[in-house]
Amino acid sequence: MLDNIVVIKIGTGVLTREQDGTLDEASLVRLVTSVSELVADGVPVVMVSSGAVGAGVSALQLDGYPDDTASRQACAAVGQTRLMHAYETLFQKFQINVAQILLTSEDLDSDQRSGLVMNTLHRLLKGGNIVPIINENDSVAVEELRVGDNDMMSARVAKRLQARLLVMLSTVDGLQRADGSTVDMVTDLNEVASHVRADHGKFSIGGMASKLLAVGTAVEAGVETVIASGRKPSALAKIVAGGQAGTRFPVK
Ligand SMILES: Nc1ncnc2c1ncn2[C@@H]1O[C@H](COP(=O)(O)OP(=O)(O)O)[C@@H](O)[C@H]1O
Ligand SMILES: N[C@@H](CCC(=O)OP(=O)(O)O)C(=O)O
Repeated sequence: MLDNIVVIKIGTGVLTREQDGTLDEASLVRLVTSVSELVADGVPVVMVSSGAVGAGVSALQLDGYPDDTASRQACAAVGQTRLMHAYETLFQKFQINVAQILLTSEDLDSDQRSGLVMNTLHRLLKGGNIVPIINENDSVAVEELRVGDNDMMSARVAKRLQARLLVMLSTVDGLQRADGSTVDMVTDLNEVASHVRADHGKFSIGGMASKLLAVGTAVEAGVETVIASGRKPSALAKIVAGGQAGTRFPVK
């Protein structure tokens, strides 16, 4: 079993344009380039990628995030193929293959099912030239059985994989204080709870509240976590090496 897996979660706002949710190719190129450098250095990377709902919105000619379940699931069905097509095309330039894994909460709740998924992930990572890309299976997930957002999905996957590190790439540089400055390190989540505002991206789900909830799950399970900017993914190598970028949540 690999013991140095790095899970990288990428938020919708990093991958899609705020106005219409369409995929932001330039951002994807930067991200894929930086992830490919990690893979070339021998780091086993599992990605958890959002963006499916946003990327499908234009096909359904909607103005914003769909309110009803059927529209959201339809957007995800269209957007997920767009997302994976983009990843596959870009990673191919680095001779890296991608593998799509769509999960529901039930898959993670069941020891047997999650065990099979983890075996699959380990098998995919064995050769060193495949990046598994996970998303919630939005188009089939029953509302009550959804993980709900990919922050928690990434934390649960990182926990189950006993990953070395979870990096959540978002539109912000990290956890911000009221004056906009970024907190470098957090050892007690209670001390920073007051920094959390209610705002979040147009096609994103949880905002900072769900990120900190997910951080709690990951850190408690022994997975160090960093929230950093997905607009500057070149910092990934530094983050993985333990350098300062974004907000780091070390394991106690
Ligand atoms: N204290 C805070 N620091 C940084 N971002 C915050 C804070 N409170 C709320 N936010 C919101 O959280 C957003 C990031 O979460 P979200 O929109 O869900 O992004 P993602 O798509 O990357 O998951 C920021 O753009 C901002 O609107
Ligand atoms: N499964 C959804 C993820 C939604 C979500 O969690 O978004 P985000 O808050 O941007 O990580 C999608 O692909 O659109």
